[in-house]
Amino acid sequence: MKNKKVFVITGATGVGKTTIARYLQENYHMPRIITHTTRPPRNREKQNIDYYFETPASFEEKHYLERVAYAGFQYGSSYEGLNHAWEKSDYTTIVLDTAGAVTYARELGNQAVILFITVAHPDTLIERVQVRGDNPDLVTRRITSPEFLRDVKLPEALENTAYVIKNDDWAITKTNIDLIVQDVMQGRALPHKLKLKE
Ligand SMILES: Nc1ncnc2c1ncn2[C@@H]1O[C@H](COP(=O)(O)OP(=O)(O)OP(=O)(O)O)[C@@H](O)[C@H]1O
Ligand SMILES: Nc1nc2c(ncn2[C@@H]2O[C@H](COP(=O)(O)O)[C@@H](O)[C@H]2O)c(=O)[nH]1
Repeated sequence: MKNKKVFVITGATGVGKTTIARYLQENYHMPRIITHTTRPPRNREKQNIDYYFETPASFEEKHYLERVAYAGFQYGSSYEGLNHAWEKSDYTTIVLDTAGAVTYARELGNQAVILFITVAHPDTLIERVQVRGDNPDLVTRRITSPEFLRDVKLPEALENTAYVIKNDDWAITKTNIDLIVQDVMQGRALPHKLKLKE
């Protein structure tokens, strides 16, 4: 059990967390832990693949390792989801807001590999979620939420444990993800000692 790891991908809305989780799934066969939410599905999102979409009542029936409110909706992840993913693979991923990432780091210690994703200019994020086709009302609600403002900054609690990845240029991001995966698979996992590509 000790050798199993979860890559916790965190950062503000639109930084590319889901894109990175997909890259890890496609290139390293790391299953993504599906989390629960009361948010309505976006255009192409599917039940039980992108999320377990819940009603407020069904959300409350589950048991969570951690849960948060984000821009007016509920989100939560469970130990069952984590163990189920670890049955399939020693390395798995989860996409969380920074509050969830802090909880995973605290609860799982070095079994949680924290990837904090950022971009040079936060305005890029608004463009990205618009291009993604998000409902304009939900975009406004989200980028004015306290959670968005919190998640653009690396939380103090993760300063010594998170790998910080700038996702402005996807080719550079992929190289850095590959370096980090090798670091972790070789048992090093020391963010401050790994030189990432600029
Ligand atoms: N390096 C990049 N350059 C340009 N566009 C990118 C890059 N990385 C991701 N994107 C695009 O930005 C949009 C947002 O990415 P993604 O959905 O992965 O973000 P996210 O962090 O998961 O967002 P949210 O938290 O809102 O779900 C997508 O349309 C994605 O294709
Ligand atoms: N702490 C948790 N954060 C979660 C969970 N599932 C998703 N998220 C994060 O919430 C925001 C909003 O997600 P979106 O899909 O509506 O854009 C984003 O930062 C996700 O990473 C969870 O179970 N716990």
